[in-house]
Amino acid sequence: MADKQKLLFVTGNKNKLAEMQALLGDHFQLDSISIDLPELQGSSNEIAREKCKKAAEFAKGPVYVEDTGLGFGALNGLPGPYIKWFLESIGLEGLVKMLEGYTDKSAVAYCTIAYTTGPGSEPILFEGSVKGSIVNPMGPRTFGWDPIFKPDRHNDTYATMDPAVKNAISHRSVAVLKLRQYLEKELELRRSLAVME
Ligand SMILES: O=c1nc[nH]c2c1ncn2[C@H]1C[C@H](O)[C@@H](COP(=O)(O)OP(=O)(O)OP(=O)(O)O)O1
Ligand SMILES: [Mg+2]
Repeated sequence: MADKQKLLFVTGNKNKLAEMQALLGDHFQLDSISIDLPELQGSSNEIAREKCKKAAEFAKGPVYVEDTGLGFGALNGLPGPYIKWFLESIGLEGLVKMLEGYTDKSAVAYCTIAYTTGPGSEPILFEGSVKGSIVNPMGPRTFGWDPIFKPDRHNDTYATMDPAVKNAISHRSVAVLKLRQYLEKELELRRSLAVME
């Protein structure tokens, strides 16, 4: 069997890396560099794109990064890409409290993956999102805002569901599937060109 294609993921977050390994490990040899890259202010797409360019300069080759956000319907999508700073400063309880005065508890979890073939190449984006609602914290406080996000049509939060279930339905898994399909097509194309030479 052909060797698995190598793929480099740059992130400062070990929980993201563990999920990526579970989502991609069967198909790719996932390597990682742990750096917390500086992030611009802007939309998640802009943040992911810029983060990816910096990562490619650092790695001097093909690389991907991802940016994750959590937007509240009652707040027109905020905190969105700034969820990390909200979580660090006011915690899970603070995030729940932000919606106290609203009946609309809806939220969208989203993941934007940015992949580039190397420094100087424009990153390609792959997006995944999941609709749900914000609930009082339930389950282990292992990964970010997992305990307060309950995806629609599930009775669990991301934190109380089996990790395999989260990986089957999550915002990250949707984005990863798109990345995987893209890379597999790219690989097929390269193989067919190699045969023609
Ligand atoms: O599936 C998830 N379930 C719950 N929480 C999550 C998830 N995925 C990211 N998170 C948290 C981590 C961080 O507080 C924020 C995203 O910020 P974000 O900049 O994308 O992540 P990060 O700085 O931790 O790692 P990175 O070095 O890849 O940018 O939401
Ligand atoms: Mg970050």
